[in-house]
Amino acid sequence: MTSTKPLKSLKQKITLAFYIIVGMALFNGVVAILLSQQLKSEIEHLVGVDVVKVTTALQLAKNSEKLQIITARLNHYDNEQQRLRLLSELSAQWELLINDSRLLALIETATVSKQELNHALDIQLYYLQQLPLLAELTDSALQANLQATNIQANLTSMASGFTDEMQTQFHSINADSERQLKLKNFDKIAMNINTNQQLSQFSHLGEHLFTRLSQVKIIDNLVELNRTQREAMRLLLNMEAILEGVSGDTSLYFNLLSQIKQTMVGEDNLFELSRKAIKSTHIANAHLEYQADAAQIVATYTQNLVNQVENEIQQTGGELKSDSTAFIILIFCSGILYCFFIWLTSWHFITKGIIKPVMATRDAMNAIANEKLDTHMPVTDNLELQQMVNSLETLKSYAAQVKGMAETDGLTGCYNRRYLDIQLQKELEYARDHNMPLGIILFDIDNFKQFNDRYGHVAGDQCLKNIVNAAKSILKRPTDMLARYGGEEFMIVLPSSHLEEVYQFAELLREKIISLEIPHEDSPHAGILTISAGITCWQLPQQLDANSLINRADEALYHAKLTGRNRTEALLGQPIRYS
Ligand SMILES: Nc1nc2c(ncn2[C@@H]2O[C@H](COP(=O)(O)OP(=O)(O)OP(=O)(O)O)[C@@H](O)[C@H]2O)c(=O)[nH]1
Repeated sequence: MTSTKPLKSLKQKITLAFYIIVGMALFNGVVAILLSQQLKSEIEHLVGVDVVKVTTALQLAKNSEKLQIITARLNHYDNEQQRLRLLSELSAQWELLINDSRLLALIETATVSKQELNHALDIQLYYLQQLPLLAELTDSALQANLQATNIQANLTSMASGFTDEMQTQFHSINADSERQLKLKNFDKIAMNINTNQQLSQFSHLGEHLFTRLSQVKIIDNLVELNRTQREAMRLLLNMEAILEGVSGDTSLYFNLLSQIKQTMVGEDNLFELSRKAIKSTHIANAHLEYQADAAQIVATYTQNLVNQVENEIQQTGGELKSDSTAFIILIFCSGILYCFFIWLTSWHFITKGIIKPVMATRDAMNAIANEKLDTHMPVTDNLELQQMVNSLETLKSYAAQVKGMAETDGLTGCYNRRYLDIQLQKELEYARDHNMPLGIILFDIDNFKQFNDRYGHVAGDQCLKNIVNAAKSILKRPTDMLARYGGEEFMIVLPSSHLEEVYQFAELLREKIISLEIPHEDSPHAGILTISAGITCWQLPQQLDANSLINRADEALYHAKLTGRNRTEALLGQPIRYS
């Protein structure tokens, strides 16, 4: 049987299966590479960008904290030198912040965040640029204070000299008064008393003036400073007025007052310098407040930035985790799918397409080798296997022919002696195994030599065929078998038949041959052809082989011949004559 499907070459099938498996492997490989590339870029982003981002943001937050500390210290400074040092630290801190902000703005990819970072950077740059002005103001205050300190040092020295001078003056007046008292120069004494009083007032005002002037260095607001300046001026004028009324040489005091006045009203006087220092400090303080506010804003911003970056990292980490899980699942599924496709391809192309047809072909070959010639030929769409099946079909028909030739008699078409021997042995074994009887009939044409001699061998051959056809026509069971035993002798094997049944069949056959009415002029039986039959039957517990059984049938046939032919004789241990 041939397949209706178009035949395909085995080589093509195996090549196709190979390409499918390799294609699937490549597809799997490409999918795995693409997925791993995606994961790789996510990990790189996490490690290369996000980690740098969070590190920089944390650094930024740390620096902004330091910035706050410095601005706080700037507001509570001890002196301008310290403030200048702190301003330098502040400048360095702003620069660190700006560097961090620049780095963050550089690695930031989101447009909005980048804009925010650039804006923050602009603010930081603005406050950094304010610092030279602050330093300048602080330096200005420092210089003014230094000059004011010098003036005050001078004033302190003057105050000390003034006090000493006044003491000396009072001692001198008192000594003079004592002398005048001895001289009873009361006018001079009265004048001394008056001078003493005026100088006391002068001294008192002087002390007060020096005190007020010494307080200038601790004044930190302009109102107080102006008020002190006015008071000092009033004291100075009062002192001048008192000195105007003092008799004697007052040039020393006027000179002193001139020096004091110089510190109060001249160029870069004490009050002007203090005013300058206070103003610079006030402006610097105002700017410092902005710096402090900016530091506060930057600290808040950086803290938010840290939170934002941490959130981003958590988000990226979460995405990476879910992507990794998806990657593993995808690889697993594609692996399963790949295995399934390999199995499907192997099953379809190799198992179903090659192995099964090959095994079916092998089974068919085995069956044919075992003479089972009714076996079906396998159906395949393989070109090469179909060619094998076609050859096997030819072999099968040859085998059938050979088997037929090996089993059948060429002249009559019934089984031959070879086949009979094999089958009889099998039937005997079957009967023994199943405790069944087995009957055989050995029959022979009577006086066939004379028939040949009279009618010729061709007629004899035809006669043999007719006899066989007649015998076949009365064989009803498929297990019954007719075989040519040799020459004009035939045997019928009747399984599961007792002697009585065998006899009846032999008689039926004999009568059937008679009924053919084949003319045989040399026959003593009404001139027609007859047969003689010897029968026997085997049954347990008899111990008998096939040859012994045949010999018994042959002996019975011999008896039939001896006793006149055209008859049936049985031998079951002893010959039994039925008729
Ligand atoms: N035409 C033909 N004759 C055959 C064939 N086989 C055997 N014979 C003949 O059958 C004859 C058998 O002769 P015999 O053995 O003497 O037996 P018979 O003449 O039948 O005598 P009985 O058997 O005693 O009745 C021989 O002449 C054989 O030549 C065959 O195939 N064709």
